[in-house]
Amino acid sequence: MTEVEAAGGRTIGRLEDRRWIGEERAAQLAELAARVRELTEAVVLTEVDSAEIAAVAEQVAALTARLNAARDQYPPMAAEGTNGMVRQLASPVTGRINPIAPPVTVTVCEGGVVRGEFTLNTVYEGPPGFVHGGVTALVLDQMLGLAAASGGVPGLTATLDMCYRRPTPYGVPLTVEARVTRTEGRKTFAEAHVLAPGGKVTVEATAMFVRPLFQLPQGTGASERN
Ligand SMILES: CCCCCCCC(=O)SCCNC(=O)CCNC(=O)[C@H](O)C(C)(C)COP(=O)(O)OP(=O)(O)OC[C@H]1O[C@@H](n2cnc3c(N)ncnc32)[C@H](O)[C@@H]1OP(=O)(O)O
Repeated sequence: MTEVEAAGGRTIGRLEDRRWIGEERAAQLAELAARVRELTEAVVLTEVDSAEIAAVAEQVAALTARLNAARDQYPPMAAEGTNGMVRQLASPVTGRINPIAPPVTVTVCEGGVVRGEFTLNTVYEGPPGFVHGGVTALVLDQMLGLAAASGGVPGLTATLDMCYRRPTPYGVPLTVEARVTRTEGRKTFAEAHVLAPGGKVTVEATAMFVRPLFQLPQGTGASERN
């Protein structure tokens, strides 16, 4: 693939520059990411004394240095999936090797619906007791983008409209469903919602994706499986 240039002339990435990691290493990194997610929530919730906090901070810094002993410039963006397409293992939404990601587990269903299952912990709190609206927007943007890529034209988010119907609880299984509503040339329109347990819609979103005139790395998009 030739070098990919964004509109401003900035290189946005060549898949062949990325490290392609196999399933065994991905699973190992996913395990590490899961432990770091637990650590993150422990930091937020801990009530240990200040000497213990200082000691743990020192240990965590040492662990970070161990991982940095050999590091790449970019995340391992892609690994070969069973369908021959690309997996974004380090996506901040679906990437199981990214501790920032909840992560959302994605299924592409019959009828073009892209479904995601996830649980958010207290780290994602916005209003006391509920999920931050920016976090649900992040999840919805990704799922709408996946729906566009799988059922329309892959592209970048041009517009994203949110409608917050009721607060989204954390600590419980949530579902997100997204689907394409129509396509017009380079534009794909999609809609999505978040469902709390019991099936109540908490957030709705619509978005428009535009396939840019510059080339997106091949294989990114609907192919994503985590
Ligand atoms: C696949 C895995 C899931 C990924 C999900 C995650 C998605 C993301 O986070 S993407 C990152 C966030 N989005 C971005 O960074 C996008 C930044 N914006 C851009 O790069 C450009 O504005 C881009 C590519 C969207 C459109 O640029 P460009 O191709 O020059 O558009 P342009 O030729 O002006 O317009 C094309 C059409 O779209 C319309 N359009 C473009 N932008 C907008 C907009 N913001 N609002 C309304 N209409 C718009 C134009 O009016 C035009 O319509 P028509 O053909 O009917 O006249």
